[in-house]
Amino acid sequence: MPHNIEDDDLEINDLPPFPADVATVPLLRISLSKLLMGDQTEVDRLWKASCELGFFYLDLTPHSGTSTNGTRTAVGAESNGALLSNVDELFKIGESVFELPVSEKVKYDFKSKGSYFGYKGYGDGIIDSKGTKDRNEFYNVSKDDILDLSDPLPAPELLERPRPIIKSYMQQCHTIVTLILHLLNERLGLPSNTLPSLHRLRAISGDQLRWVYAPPQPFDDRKTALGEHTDFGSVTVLFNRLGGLQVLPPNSDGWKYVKPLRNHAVVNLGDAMVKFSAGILRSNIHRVVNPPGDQGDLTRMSLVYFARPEDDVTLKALEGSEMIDEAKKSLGQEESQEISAKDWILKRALGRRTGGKFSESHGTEARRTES
Ligand SMILES: O=C(O)CCC(=O)C(=O)O
Ligand SMILES: [Fe+2]
Repeated sequence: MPHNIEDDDLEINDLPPFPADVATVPLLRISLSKLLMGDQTEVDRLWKASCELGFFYLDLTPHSGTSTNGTRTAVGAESNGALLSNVDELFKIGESVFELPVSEKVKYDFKSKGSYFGYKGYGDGIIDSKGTKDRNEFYNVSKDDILDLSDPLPAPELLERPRPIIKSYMQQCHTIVTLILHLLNERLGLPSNTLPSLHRLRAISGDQLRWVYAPPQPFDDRKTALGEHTDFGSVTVLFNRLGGLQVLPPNSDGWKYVKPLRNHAVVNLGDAMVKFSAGILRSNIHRVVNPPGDQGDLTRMSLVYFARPEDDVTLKALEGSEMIDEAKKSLGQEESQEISAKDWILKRALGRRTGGKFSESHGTEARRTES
């Protein structure tokens, strides 16, 4: 087989390799730099991935292109580099948070106050209707808190100093999300700026950074760490180093791993985008299992940014697009139900905590497994 130098660049260094013999999903690799340059072929690929699977890789390696006046440019090189270095730093910060004693971490579990921000302990989420406990911890940081748009939530001392880096990461992810929203807005034929105007950085929303932390499971007792779900919000930007994330593609014979790639984020669309587009855009089911192969004995951590519609936005098919009007005709009663983004996210997030109402935590996944 010819040796492909480019493929080597995609491997994550310093970790046991992701095994070659497990089934993976061939997500499209979409270049952020090309999207920023307005490359229409790349925008076509974004549209295809958003409608067919709702999952894609976002390639953050700088792309050298030729600008219209003939000079070589590396669009996005600097900003991609800044984002990737924030991600590295935030992985370290996340680790230090989970290393705190449980007695300290539980002080930041705000479930009883009706909030999903802060800490969720190991086994304090449920993964199915039987009440099976999850096998990971979360720490959720609110965008509004970090941008000083809301009162600060109590937080561990070691999350105080990094507030500027968390803020910078949130702004970078929000900028990426806004670009994606802008491009999808155009393809959906919506009036200019409709989608971005429902996701303004400084408006009150459920946007959050999440660290997911899962220590290795005993080798003879490996179960799902994070139960199958679709994301509740609009666009999720995810950074992974170890495998474990799995997607159930439409019409497939089973779960497929998403192989983490160096300098790439995994981006997926959530249920809000399905509702806004009357089902044209897709939010696909996914889950997390113990990392595969030789990676299985390591602690897995991921860093996620969830962009959600502003709290008071009603989740319903948007007006002003012929394409969406047409798609709306085939929606069932339940799917046309209207609910605010805030209520939807609370219902779904807290329904997955122990003692919550799991039956109320469902999103658009029932229909999405079939098609
Ligand atoms: O950890 C991962 O790779 C995915 C996490 C995830 O799907 C979530 O937190 O919604
Ligand atoms: Fe998810």
